[in-house]
Amino acid sequence: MKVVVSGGGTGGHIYPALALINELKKNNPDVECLYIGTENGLEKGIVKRAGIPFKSIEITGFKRKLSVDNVKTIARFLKGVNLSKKYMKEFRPDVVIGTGGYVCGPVVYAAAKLKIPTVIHEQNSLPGITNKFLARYVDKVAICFDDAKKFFPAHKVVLTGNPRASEVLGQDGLKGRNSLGLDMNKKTVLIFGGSRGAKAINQSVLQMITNLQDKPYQVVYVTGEVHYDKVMEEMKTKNIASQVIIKPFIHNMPEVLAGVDLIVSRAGATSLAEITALGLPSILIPSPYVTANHQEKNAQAIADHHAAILIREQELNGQVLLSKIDEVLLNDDKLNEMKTASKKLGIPDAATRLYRVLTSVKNKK
Ligand SMILES: CC(=O)N[C@H]1[C@@H](OP(=O)(O)OP(=O)(O)OC[C@H]2O[C@@H](n3ccc(=O)[nH]c3=O)[C@H](O)[C@@H]2O)O[C@H](CO)[C@@H](O)[C@@H]1O
Repeated sequence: MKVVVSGGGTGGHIYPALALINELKKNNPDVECLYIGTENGLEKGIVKRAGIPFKSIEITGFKRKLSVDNVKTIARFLKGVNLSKKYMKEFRPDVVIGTGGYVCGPVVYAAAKLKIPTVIHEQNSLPGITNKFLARYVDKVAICFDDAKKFFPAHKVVLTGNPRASEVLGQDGLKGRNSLGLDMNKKTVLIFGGSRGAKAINQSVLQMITNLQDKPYQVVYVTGEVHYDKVMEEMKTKNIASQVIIKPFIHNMPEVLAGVDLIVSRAGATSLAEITALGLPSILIPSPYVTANHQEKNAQAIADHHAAILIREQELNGQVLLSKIDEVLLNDDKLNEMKTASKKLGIPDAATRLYRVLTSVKNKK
């Protein structure tokens, strides 16, 4: 079986694609995969690191207002379609799947035009512009939230969940803790701002970091690759407790997630799929800079079930964040209640469900 996978820009689109590739390999040892992304999204580094053959096209997103940039985007799109067709004629995939981000547009469109079976995977309850555009050309649309159904042709929609949920299960949390040099006996909070880091979260951590000195728990704080140097510069003036570990990015996130007790993060859909699959409690600070405020909707759905505490960015500061972390980590009853609630929201067999969708479209043609 040969599969082309495309998804890019941010980790939320890339990691589900990699989780699907792992599921394909598990079921199909001689499967061959080709990943098509861009040179400048996070995918290039992450996919190469995973050892998967990678080819690139150039693409940018549409601006909401009329502009000359949009003319350039159309030209790039058409060029991307032609290059994708070339890649596909060489590779001859049985099926092509897009997991979101602009790059999927030309790749999946090209495949549909070549009459290759196609699937798109939408992680969010509110679909992105690329998936809305592609929905009319593809064979199946895999979704993670019932709410997303209404945006797509009903006969194409299948609720699968996010394959990254399956991938984080059964991981060795002790290995994750060891990889960061963490104390095995202390509770741990992991703080990160999505795959790219978040300025607002970084500022709050800087405000509260000196107050972590006497806490009975430890902290893993991920700044985001692009913010790391600036954060570390500001940290020079702070008194940092020994139980705080600071990293620019975590590459073995499934293991690390399996080894921690509480998450503080943005409310990207892939992170939430991971958190709920593992039954982790969370403090969510949705990014207000996303289309139609979709992260707040994601976070609210989890908070409504008492599995998360929601802090809006405008209410966030170091003191608020620290008090919420204390509220959960220093109270075992609360921690356990949130764990149970979180676990109920996960879709642990999402990878198998998505794999079935892929094989069903492949076999139909
Ligand atoms: C600003 C923006 O447009 N954000 C979107 C993007 O978020 P973003 O890319 O931040 O996506 P998510 O939070 O959903 O997922 C992040 C992924 O990166 C991984 N990770 C993160 C940090 C790290 O150090 N190491 C690591 O491996 C996480 O485990 C997870 O697998 O895609 C999501 C899924 O479509 C959307 O819901 C978000 O709204």
